[in-house]
Amino acid sequence: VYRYASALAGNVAKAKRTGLPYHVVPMNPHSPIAQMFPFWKSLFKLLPRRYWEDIMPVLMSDWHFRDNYKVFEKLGDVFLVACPEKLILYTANAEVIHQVTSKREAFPKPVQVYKILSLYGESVLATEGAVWKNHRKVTAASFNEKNAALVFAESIKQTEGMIDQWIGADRQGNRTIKTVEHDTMALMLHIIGYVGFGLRLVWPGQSLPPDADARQAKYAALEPPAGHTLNFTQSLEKTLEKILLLLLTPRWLLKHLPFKATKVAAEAEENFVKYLDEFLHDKIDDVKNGDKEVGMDIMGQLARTSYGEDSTSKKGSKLSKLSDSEITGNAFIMIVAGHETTANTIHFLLLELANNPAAQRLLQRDIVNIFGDTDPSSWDYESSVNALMASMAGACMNEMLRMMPPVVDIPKEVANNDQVIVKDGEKYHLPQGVHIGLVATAVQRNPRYWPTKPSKVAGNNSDSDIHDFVPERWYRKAEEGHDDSAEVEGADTENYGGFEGPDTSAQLFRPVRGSYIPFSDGARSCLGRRLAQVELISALSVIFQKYSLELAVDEWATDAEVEAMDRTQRAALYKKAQASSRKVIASASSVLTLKLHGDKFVPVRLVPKGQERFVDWVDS
Ligand code: HEM
Repeated sequence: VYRYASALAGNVAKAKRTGLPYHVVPMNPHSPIAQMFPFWKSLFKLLPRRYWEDIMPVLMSDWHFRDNYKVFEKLGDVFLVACPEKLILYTANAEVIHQVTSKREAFPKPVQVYKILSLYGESVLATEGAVWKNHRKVTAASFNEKNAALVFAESIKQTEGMIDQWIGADRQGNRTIKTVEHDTMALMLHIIGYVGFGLRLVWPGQSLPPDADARQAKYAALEPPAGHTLNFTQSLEKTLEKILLLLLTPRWLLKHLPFKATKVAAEAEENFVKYLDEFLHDKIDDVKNGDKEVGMDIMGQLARTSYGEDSTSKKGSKLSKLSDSEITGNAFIMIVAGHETTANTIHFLLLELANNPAAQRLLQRDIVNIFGDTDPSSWDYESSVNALMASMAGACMNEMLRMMPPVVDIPKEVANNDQVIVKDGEKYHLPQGVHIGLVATAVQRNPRYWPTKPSKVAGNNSDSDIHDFVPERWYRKAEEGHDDSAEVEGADTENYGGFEGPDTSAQLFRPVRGSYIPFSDGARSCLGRRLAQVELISALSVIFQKYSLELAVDEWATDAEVEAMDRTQRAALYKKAQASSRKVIASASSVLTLKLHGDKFVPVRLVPKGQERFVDWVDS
């Protein structure tokens, strides 16, 4: 008790010295014990209300999305939480966020948070310092524009595969689809299979092209190949589905637990690890046989760096070779980092476009302006990417990532010395070891940084649309004095690789630096940002060039009843579907990334343009 009390008193004293607002709580809300035994919050509530009332939302595990900026509105843009174990700083202030992301050494990543992701080997995501620098330089080599063009083409093919599943053999569509989440996960898994390993994965009913080599056939086969009990897609899908269980359960225990979920997880992982090992050996053989780089294939490129003759970076510096386990670790991490993030974004984006018919029509108009009715297989990356990023496709993507960033809170910490942050002209000293949460869901809804208008969402009589999906926001003018390029004193100057351009098109609204961080920012920003953006805008273009997406209304009316309705009745019906869909989306929460949990879903229908029942005229 003495140690507990003095640790808490020590952290409270440190918090007081910073001069920032702070709140005292009896337990570290991040600790597994605090999460496993949430009744401590009920005990905390036995204290007078003033001790817990304001801070209580922040102690809930899913507050980031649910409460977003509302918490900061009450507690300030930067506040501290003092508990016995540590001092935590949460911020939704762009100026502070920009300083933290610009100074990697002063505010490194708390890698212990990510340690569990080193399950299959160390990687660029879960290391810091010199080890991270080498991982970053070696892996960044794959993230170039040539590969972005290849991903654009693959993403087009894969999206066409998904559309085939939705539209049915008669190609009429208009069938209720309840599996948007599952199908967008499969879409992004197929693309990441290509990005990570150079694989061409097929949709049910599709076959590989006749010139596919034996290896491609082995990994794309629906039947498990010799030595496996699951095919590659199943093993990957199930491993990712059970990832938390796998990350948290010791292997000796996993094998012996009598539950269905643990058995599925163990079988999936056993197959997946074997596949990883086989891939690695295939790639090493290719390098030893002198096979040249073909297409996008991160694991192949890492094997070339370690086993090939030329292991020098483009900038001339010698790269340390990665060990076999580091190659596997990085290949795995690319899949984890690049799968759910992009899948959730396209999933919610499709739902929001169905919710917002007017925005959908503007998107369709822009896509036709860029591509006309040309076949997607003929689309050229280089000549269309900038136009797409500056069009409604870019605006819709940016707005979705503003509303629902897959990574809700980006963790940092104060390095071995005290550090200074500046906020609104005042300096604050942060002691060593402070944990920092850059709360993307909050800063991206902080009215200080975003142009707003009165909300148009039915029943939402707010004078601000900041909580609504409004892609047109990205065409609005910035406020006077809005500065998107502030320099930070002592910012990193070294280039660690990755796409260097800004997050959003120069022709659209340019957010204040630090206020838009779906991909984080600075040296440790997302390595896959450009690829993710290319995947998203190409998928949108393929879908909305020829089709419209509508909310399914089966819950309230049959097809025959809709047919018999006049416009007023149809508009009223669609409003019901919109309200219901918005409610489901609002219930998303984050375990690893922000998504729907449990069996929640929003049913939709894909229809050829011209055959819509609602979205070609309903006003959002
Ligand atoms: C919409 C899609 C995506 C979003 C929103 C996203 C977001 C992020 C964020 C916020 C971080 C920083 C995490 C942190 O500092 O804790 C990150 C890091 C990373 N992301 Fe992404 N990501 C996306 C897609 C991808 C894709 C497609 C790939 C790879 C193919 C990828 C690979 C990585 C890697 C390797 C890192 C670690 C970089 C480092 O620490 O140096 N991401 N991502």
